[in-house]
Amino acid sequence: MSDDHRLTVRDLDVYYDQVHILQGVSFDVGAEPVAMVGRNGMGKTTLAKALVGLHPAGAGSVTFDGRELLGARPYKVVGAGIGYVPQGRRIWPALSTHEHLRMVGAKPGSRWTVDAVYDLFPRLAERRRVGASKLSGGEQQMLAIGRALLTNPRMLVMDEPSEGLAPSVVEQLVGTLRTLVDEGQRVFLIEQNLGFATEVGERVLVMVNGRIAADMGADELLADEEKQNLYLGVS
Ligand SMILES: Nc1ncnc2c1ncn2[C@@H]1O[C@H](COP(=O)(O)OP(=O)(O)OP(=O)(O)O)[C@@H](O)[C@H]1O
Repeated sequence: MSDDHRLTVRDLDVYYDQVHILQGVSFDVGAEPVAMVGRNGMGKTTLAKALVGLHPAGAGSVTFDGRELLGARPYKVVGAGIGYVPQGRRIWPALSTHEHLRMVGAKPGSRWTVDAVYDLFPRLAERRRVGASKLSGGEQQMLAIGRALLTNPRMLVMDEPSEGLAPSVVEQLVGTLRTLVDEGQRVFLIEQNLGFATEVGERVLVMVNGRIAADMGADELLADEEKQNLYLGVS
């Protein structure tokens, strides 16, 4: 994959009504996987939604492959190569696993077919006829990731995929994401779970009150309990 598939965010301002939530957010994601961490309510989900066109941005710029995406509708963002795994998975309870994946379908020429998703997540193949609401949290997360992969993303934007999952399931998810990264999949991961964030991300951005308070190597943040405590209230 060429280095062209770069997400560039510059001076992004986002509001909820009159409240200034994201304040001058700037960062880049290229080949190296990047994770964003931050306490509750700091603006991470707002950022994810603004990146994929689900929340209007007030000002700034979001480019992918050099193309301006700020203000673009979500389907345009997906068409530009950004796959989105939303917080809370947002699966459709009335559909089975297989119906979900079939509904998105595969893009012509993409490596991601429904069968390729089943190869990545054999558990989903076993659960193909099961209604999505009956899947476990981990299986629903696999389905949400599989659905995003079928859009053949050059960059995956994931919002808190570990939320509500048992530690063993989170560990499996780390393994899967690392496999994808090793295959060249670009990843921007938003996470509250510092362990997960630093196992997947090589670089970590810390969001504090709608601003990027720190941008550092994952190992550097892991080794710095003072910063973890300052930014995340953990040590
Ligand atoms: N629909 C909304 N209307 C008004 N304010 C909102 C709305 N959604 C979020 N906010 C506010 O925006 C701020 C950022 O919220 P956001 O959900 O982006 O944070 P977060 O870092 O993703 O937190 P969490 O990890 O809890 O999801 C918070 O102060 C929140 O109360």
